[in-house]
Amino acid sequence: MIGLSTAAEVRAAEVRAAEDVLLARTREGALMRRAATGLATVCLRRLGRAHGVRVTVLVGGGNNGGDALFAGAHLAARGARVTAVLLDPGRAHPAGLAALRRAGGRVTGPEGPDGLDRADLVLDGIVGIGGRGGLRPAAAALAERAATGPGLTVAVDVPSGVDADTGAVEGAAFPVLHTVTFGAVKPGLVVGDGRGYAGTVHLVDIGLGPHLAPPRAHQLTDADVAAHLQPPEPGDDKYSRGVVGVVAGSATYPGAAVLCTGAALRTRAGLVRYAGTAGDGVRAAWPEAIVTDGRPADAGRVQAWVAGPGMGTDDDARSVLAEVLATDLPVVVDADALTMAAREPALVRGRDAPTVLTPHDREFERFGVPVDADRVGSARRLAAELGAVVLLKGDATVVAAPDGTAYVNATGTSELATAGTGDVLAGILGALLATGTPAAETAAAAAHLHGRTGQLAAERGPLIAGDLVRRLPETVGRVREPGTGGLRDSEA
Ligand SMILES: NC(=O)C1=CN([C@@H]2O[C@H](COP(=O)(O)OP(=O)(O)OC[C@H]3O[C@@H](n4cnc5c(N)ncnc54)[C@H](OP(=O)(O)O)[C@@H]3O)[C@@H](O)[C@H]2O)[C@@H](O)CC1
Ligand SMILES: Nc1ncnc2c1ncn2[C@@H]1O[C@H](COP(=O)(O)OP(=O)(O)O)[C@@H](O)[C@H]1O
Ligand SMILES: [K+]
Repeated sequence: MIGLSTAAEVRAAEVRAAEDVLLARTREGALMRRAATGLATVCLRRLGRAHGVRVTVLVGGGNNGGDALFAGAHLAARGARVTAVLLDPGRAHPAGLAALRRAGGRVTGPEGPDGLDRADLVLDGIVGIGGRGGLRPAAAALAERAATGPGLTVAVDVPSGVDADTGAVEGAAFPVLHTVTFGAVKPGLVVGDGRGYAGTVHLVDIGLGPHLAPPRAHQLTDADVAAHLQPPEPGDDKYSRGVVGVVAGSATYPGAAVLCTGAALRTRAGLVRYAGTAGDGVRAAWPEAIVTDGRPADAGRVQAWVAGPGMGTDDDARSVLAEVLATDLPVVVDADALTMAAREPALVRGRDAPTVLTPHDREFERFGVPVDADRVGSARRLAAELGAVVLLKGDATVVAAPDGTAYVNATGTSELATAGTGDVLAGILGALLATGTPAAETAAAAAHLHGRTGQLAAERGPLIAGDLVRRLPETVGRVREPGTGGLRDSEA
């Protein structure tokens, strides 16, 4: 599990770590030097060499600029031709500046010859976790030229202009190919708009680990998700593996029921029971499922329910949903069930058993307040208000529990933006919840597996939702196998 630490948590850890470092009689500024060495190492790995390489370092007036100057000094000492552009010349980090000059680097002001048009590498040390709002005009102009120039762009700690805590971008910001972040991955690098600005994220360990408060937000890895996908034990039978109940689809629209039931079967369920008016379609597609045309109570015993995809929102649908929510079982509330729950939040509020709501942005908005630029914060608010786990779908799906624990999904592909993929996610989630594992982490595991399946299916070209169902067993196999995973776009 990768912890996502806010700027305040990192700063508090930095203070504690610096005290330790001083006690150990190491040089002052040791954390910054570790950061800069890590940063230079990532750049060298990417460039393959330093000698003769043209580097432009954009330097703000804080410690982020200090990191960039020390890294520039490393590269200059190895033969790179480094130009530092000081955005706030009177406040540039003095020791970093001296180091760069000693190593043979050039220094100029914001108007000076910056070499951006010919740079092989641009380091963004304008602003890090101390940033507020969008970039100021001089910084924004340089960032824009750098982003469209020929050089490899690398952000120091955080892409300048991105809110490190939320990923919000409120004005100009610097989109980069790589972000080298220090001490801990910040949430803003992996969620919201910030995710797109950060490119590949590299985490440099500067020794903050023991000093960091336990993070409230996390990213799961394949290894974490493998724990949710263990093969059956010799003593298992179809009931002990988790029985999923599905209420979805309709006679006119059986597709959602077919996708949802298929995803539950293909994920790991020992048994899937379907109750509803799309029974014929489900029987035809999945002879393995046990189908009733009656009410949920007629379906037989289950350990978790999935309710919503394609079920409609009329009085009958409402009474089926109410019946499922009145049980003491975990319930996934998706699609049409979300519309009904938004009209009548009392249906989900106050349940003792876990409830997982799975809205996309438009469904989320029906609960009263739209998703804002802080997607984790938005999901946390709704989760606390309803006392339910909220899985907010999107490019980086977010899961939040009522106590504020959150997860940001690291897998997926934009090819998932096609009809029915949400029905598949609901089925996967039902299958995993039926084993009784804690709801929020289980929801995050489902999003992870769904995203990985999308990536696998997209290797062959554009995908449709049924491809996900077909590729699920192979994905489960791959996730179970150690060493085949890792984050899609992060080396954290
Ligand atoms: N502390 C440590 O031990 C370690 C810290 N480390 C590093 O320090 C970084 C944090 O440094 P920090 O606290 O100095 O803040 P920082 O991110 O440089 O920003 C302040 C500067 O930005 C400016 N500025 C603000 N908003 C702006 C905007 N919108 N557009 C333009 N400019 C803007 C602001 O100007 P001001 O508002 O003061 O006029 C000020 O000049 C952290 O990210 C990591 O890289 C590592 O070395 C590890 C050890
Ligand atoms: N641009 C995107 N990048 C990554 N994943 C996406 C993107 N767009 C949608 N998805 C994923 O695809 C799924 C779509 O679900 P949903 O909107 O409920 O579709 P449907 O209702 O058609 O089944 C979600 O899991 C969502 O996270
Ligand atoms: K930066």
